[in-house]
Amino acid sequence: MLQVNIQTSTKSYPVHIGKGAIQQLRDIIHGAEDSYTSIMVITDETVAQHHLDSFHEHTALEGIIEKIVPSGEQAKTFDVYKDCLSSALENKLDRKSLIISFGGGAVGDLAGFVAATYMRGIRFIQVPTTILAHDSAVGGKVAVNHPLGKNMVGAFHQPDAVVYDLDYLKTLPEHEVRSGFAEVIKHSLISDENFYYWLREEIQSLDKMNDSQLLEFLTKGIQVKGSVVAEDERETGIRAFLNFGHTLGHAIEAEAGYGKVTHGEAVAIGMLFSLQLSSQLLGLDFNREAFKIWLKNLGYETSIPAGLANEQLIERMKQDKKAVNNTIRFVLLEKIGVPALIEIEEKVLMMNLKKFVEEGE
Ligand SMILES: NC(=O)c1ccc[n+]([C@@H]2O[C@H](COP(=O)([O-])OP(=O)(O)OC[C@H]3O[C@@H](n4cnc5c(N)ncnc54)[C@H](O)[C@@H]3O)[C@@H](O)[C@H]2O)c1
Ligand SMILES: O=C(O)C(=O)C[C@@H](O)[C@H](O)[C@H](O)COP(=O)(O)O
Ligand SMILES: [Zn+2]
Repeated sequence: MLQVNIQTSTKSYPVHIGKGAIQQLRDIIHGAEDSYTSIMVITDETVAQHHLDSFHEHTALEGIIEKIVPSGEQAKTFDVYKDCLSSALENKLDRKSLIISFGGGAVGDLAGFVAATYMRGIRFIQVPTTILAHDSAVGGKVAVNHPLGKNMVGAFHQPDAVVYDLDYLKTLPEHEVRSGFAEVIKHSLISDENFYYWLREEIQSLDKMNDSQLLEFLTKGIQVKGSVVAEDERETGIRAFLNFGHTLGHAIEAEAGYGKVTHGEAVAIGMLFSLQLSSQLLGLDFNREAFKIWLKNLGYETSIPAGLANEQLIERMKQDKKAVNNTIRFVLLEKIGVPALIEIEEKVLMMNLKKFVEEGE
């Protein structure tokens, strides 16, 4: 079992990571300095079906209130958010109650936002069950979606702990492994070329990753995220680098309809596009073709889904949270491990989108 400590300006907390980590949850809860009065676990239908019984068995927590929400992006809606608040009120959660998020990034973002806003904020613990959630469970960004934009209503609210049991990942379908692995690639590209080349060398197929590779890249990803969040919890500066690939990625997710393209698959396309911009605008020296072939071999789509118009994507990107005064800002790379936040003129963006679409055909 490994432990990574996350230290932000508002809170320090541990991430316990490894097979069987769930066994620690009971001790973490019972060992809390200020004890919890009641516990509500928020999970989704799929995770509940696969793992809720064993969650109860391993944690042996009494009187736990269950809230089961729809799976995937359907969880991150205003209606589901309100429904969770209603359940919390009906079950008399108070300011010393605990919310446990048991699931992937969608459940984590939703449950975290419920915890951030219920009675102006109560404590929560993240129990992630996807590869992607090595990213989402750490750092305290919690949110729901708005039809006009991804994660548009949210907060910064750090968990008390993250308990990441890698045994849960065994039931993940391959497209969800692919989605999560995109954020691992992101963490490598923004931080360290050794990490990136190590991944490219080691991971040639997503269904043949072994436990030690998994533990190694998830831990590295969490360390990268933790070090960025430690410096800039509320994204006044370098935290924006964690958004590499997301400006176009979020636009694709919203424009296609939430849940149609997984978050990580949209981010992978967004990273390829950002790398094209980086070569053109910052002179990045990077073998994009080799990167694209690797992505394709791992089963990623490398072009923007058919039917999404460039003009509409640009409109979406203007609403990105990094945009200032209607000016779109992208995270680009000067070198692997050296990201920069750069304003991009609309006409430059349009020209590059056209080129990207043509080259993808
Ligand atoms: N807050 C952050 O910092 C942050 C970071 C990255 C992504 N995100 C958000 O996270 C979301 C994506 O996360 P995700 O990919 O984990 O999504 P998710 O929670 O939607 O999970 C993906 C799918 O896998 C299923 N699933 C989850 N665990 C499973 C398991 N162990 N076995 C089988 N099926 C399982 C879910 O039911 C769902 O259908 C997006 O909404 C994205 O915006 C947030
Ligand atoms: O933690 C961050 O900061 C990130 O940007 C991580 C991203 O992977 C994640 O998708 C995040 O939810 C995006 O945040 P947003 O502020 O662009 O909605
Ligand atoms: Zn992301």
